[in-house]
Order: sequence, then structure tokens, then C-alpha cells
Amino acid sequence: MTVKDLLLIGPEGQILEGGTPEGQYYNAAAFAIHHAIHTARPDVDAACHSHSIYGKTFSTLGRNIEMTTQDSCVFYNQVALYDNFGGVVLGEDESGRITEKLGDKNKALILQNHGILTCGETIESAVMWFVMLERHCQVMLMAEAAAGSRGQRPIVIDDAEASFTHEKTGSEQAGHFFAKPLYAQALAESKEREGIDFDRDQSGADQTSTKAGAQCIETGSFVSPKWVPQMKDTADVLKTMGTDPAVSHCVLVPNDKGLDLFLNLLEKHEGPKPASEIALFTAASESFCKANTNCTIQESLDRLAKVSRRALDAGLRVRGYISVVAVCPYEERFVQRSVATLPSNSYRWAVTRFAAHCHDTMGTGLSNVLAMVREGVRSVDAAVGGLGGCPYSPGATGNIDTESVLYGLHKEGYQTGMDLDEAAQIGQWISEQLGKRNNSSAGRAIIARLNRQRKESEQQSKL
Ligand SMILES: CC(C)(COP(=O)([O-])OP(=O)([O-])OC[C@H]1O[C@@H](n2cnc3c(N)ncnc32)[C@H](O)[C@@H]1OP(=O)([O-])[O-])[C@@H](O)C(=O)NCCC(=O)NCCSC(=O)C[C@@](C)(O)CC(=O)[O-]
Repeated sequence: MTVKDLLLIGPEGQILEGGTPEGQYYNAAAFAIHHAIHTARPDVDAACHSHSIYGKTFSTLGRNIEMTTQDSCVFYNQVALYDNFGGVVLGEDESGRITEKLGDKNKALILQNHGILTCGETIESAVMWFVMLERHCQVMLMAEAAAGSRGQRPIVIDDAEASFTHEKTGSEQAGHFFAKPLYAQALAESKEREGIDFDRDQSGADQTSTKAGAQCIETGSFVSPKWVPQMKDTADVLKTMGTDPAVSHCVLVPNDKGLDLFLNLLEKHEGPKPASEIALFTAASESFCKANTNCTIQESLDRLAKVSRRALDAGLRVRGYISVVAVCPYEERFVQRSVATLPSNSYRWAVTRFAAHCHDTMGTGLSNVLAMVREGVRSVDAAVGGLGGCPYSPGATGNIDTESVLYGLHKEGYQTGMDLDEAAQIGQWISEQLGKRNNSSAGRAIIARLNRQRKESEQQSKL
């Protein structure tokens, strides 16, 4: 199983995104359980459930775990037993009873005659609790068998020590931290196997970028022409451009009016949809949010929650951007803390993907992209020739150039599905069309190499 097999399922059980063409189906019982948990526990970002061998074996005993080892104390007072097996979970009755048992503070459940389930505020902690609970079930089974053969019982840790140990090791942050090596191993294994979705920005070279292998192309913006006149022709571009079913086209939308204009265009458009994804954006600093979208962060989150819900209902995919996560041109204070709290539920639940979008203003664009990819981001934006920019970020360079990002990712062993030489030629071509210098240093170096090779092969053919 790889990331490409994963499905994003909406609240009504509809598949919103993901999966291979032959993999558009899912386990209804899993959906029933996970949906009930996410509805009942907004603090929970991830739930893990599988019929793992030791958890399943332990569950047949119809009892809860005991704190018999230091590691098990992460679960002190936070595991409940659901001692009622109501058959495969397909209905709301059984999933409702399960979430009732989970309550509002437990991180795990023993589901009698079924298996184990854990949850956490992050994917990492939920997975770590699952791995630890599965191992603890194994420990309990072995310890009880060994003790039982001598007519004894394993020694249970006293409440005071268990509580103290839980306080030190059972927090969400601890779960996230414990999972780091496991997560790093999974990422290392997956980077050889999987590709990165390569996206690019509005540079007008849509057809040619398709040729270089981009999977998503941001084609334009439905923003106010009073604010960004350069984008006022987006509707005309969408109406006239060709589409390739292998490529997803995306447009930037800041508010309801932008979505109305886009939906209106789609309704009137004959033939395949020219774009099927929207990109929403807010910012990590109040000053940038005001400068870019004329509202506060909270106002933008409220606005975007509504826009994204409408877009999903209309069958569109939605991605989200948080601008200025590293440095804000208007605020000197580093804004990292507010970034951590930004993807509040209203925004986070409504978008179907987050992507890395970097500029190279301080020469750190490529390092930032690589750092994000190492942390698990699998969607990266870039523009050939480093075109583009942001009118509300004074002094900012254009977007990070596709050519150097491809070079960096390929060197690190990631597969992008894109052809670097092809991208470099497109970057050179579009820069010439626009009468601009090619802003990609990697692109210029590749063009120089391609020109040299061309000359050499011409000379060879003359000989
Ligand atoms: C958000 C607004 C509209 C608020 O701007 P506002 O002035 O508060 O909006 P308003 O609702 O008061 O409307 C003002 C006028 O604009 C019209 N209007 C209003 N909305 C639209 C629309 N969607 N499409 C067309 N027209 C629109 C509206 O109809 C009205 O026209 P009037 O009645 O005066 O004739 C404005 O601030 C805006 O358009 N901002 C866009 C800024 C932008 O495009 N920035 C660059 C791209 S974002 C970016 O670079 C970040 C990203 C994604 O790349 C990631 C990163 O780099 O970090």
C-alpha cells in the first residue's frame, strides 16, 4: 500500500480524492467507526484500528489491560473496554456505542472479540499508541501464560507510580515524539516507491508543462481585478485552453464571489471541465492577511470554511495555503507559534490537501521545500524559470523555480514524474516569450549543457 492507494472520504461516505482507478472502494465498517470517532471527538486527528494478532487475541478475554510495565503506563486511566460485540460495525448503533465507550478522554479501546483501537491528536501519536498497545497485549499474554504456569499473576504497578509515569510519558507530545523513528523509517522506505505530486504556478505555459510531466497546473485566479489586474483574464484562459485528463487544473479563489464566478464558468462550459480544483489561502500573520485579502485571519478562516464547503459540495477538490509561515515581509517577529494553531478545525477539515509553496526571496526556497518533503509533504508548487511572485510581498522574488526543485528532489532520490531537461527548456522558452531573464540558475545551467551537447552532436554528424 502506498499514499496513492489512500482514499479521502467525505462525511457522507463519498470518495473525495485519491486511490487508483481500480481502487475506488473502501471498507464500510472502517468508515462507520472512523466517521463516528471524528464526529464525536473533534480533538482527534487520527484513529487507528486493525485486527492485529495480539490485540485481537487479548480482546477475546473480555477484560481491560493492566499497568504491568513502564511502557504500559502511557495508557493509565485512558483505555476502556467495550465488552459487547455487536457484529461487524455497519450501523450507527454499534459505532455510537463504541464512541460512547471511548468517551472524551480515552486514547484507546479494547473491542471485545474484535481487536484494538487508538486515537490521537496527530497521526504520529495515534499510530504510536496503536503499536504500543499491540505490544502491551503481547506482553500481557506472555506474562500471564508464564505466571499462570507457576500459579501466579504478573505484578501490577501501583496507582501512584503508574500515574506519575503516565504524566511523564503519556502526553500527546510524547506520543508524537516516540513515533519519530518509526515515521522516519516509513518515509525513507516510501520515498523510493512513491512520487511527489508536482504542481506549478501560473506562468501560462500550460501545454508545455504537461509535456514535462506536471500533475497539477495552477491556471489562474478568480481574485478581484481591482486588486490584481494581471489575473482578470483567467476566465478567458480557462475557456480557450486545452485539457489533458492526466493533469489536474487548479484556480486560486479568495472568497464567495471568486467561487461564484468559477462555478458559473463551469456551468456554461461545454466539454471537459477546464479546472476541477480550487486553492484557498490565508496567512500566518495578521499584517500579510490584511494586505493580501483585506481581512483578519479569523475572518479569512470563516470565509474559507464556507467557500470550501460549497466547493466540495459542487464536486471540486480543495487545497489550502497558509502564506508567510517562515517570514512575513510586514512583521519582524517570527510567527511560527501562530502557524501551529492556524489549521483550526473549520479550515483543516474542509481542505483535501496542503501543498508546499515557497518563494526564494532569501535564497532558502529549495532548503524549505526539501525540509517540508522530508516531513512528509507530497505536493510541491514551483514555477518554471522562477516566474510569478506576490504583489503583496514587497521585494519578494518569484516562486521557487521548478528546475532547481526537481534537481534537488531527484538528487535526494525522490521520484517526481517530471523531466528536468524538458522543464528547463520550457523555463527558457517562457522567459524569452516574456522578454525576461531566465531566473532559474539550475535552468540556465541545464540549457548551457543542452546547447553544448547539441553543438557536439552537430560536429559529430559533420565528421
Ligand atoms: C479577497 C479580496 C477580493 C478582498 O478585497 P475587498 O476589497 O475587501 O473585497 P470586496 O468584497 O469589498 O469587493 C471589492 C470589489 O472587488 C470585487 N470582487 C471581490 N471579490 C472578487 C472576486 N473574487 N473576483 C472578482 N471581483 C471581486 C467586488 O465585486 C467589488 O467590486 P465593486 O463592487 O467595487 O465593483 C481581495 O483582497 C483580493 O482579490 N485579493 C487577492 C490577492 C491575491 O491574489 N494575491 C496574490 C495571490 S495569493 C498568494 O500569492 C499566496 C499563495 C497562494 O501564492 C501562497 C503564498 O505565496 O504563500
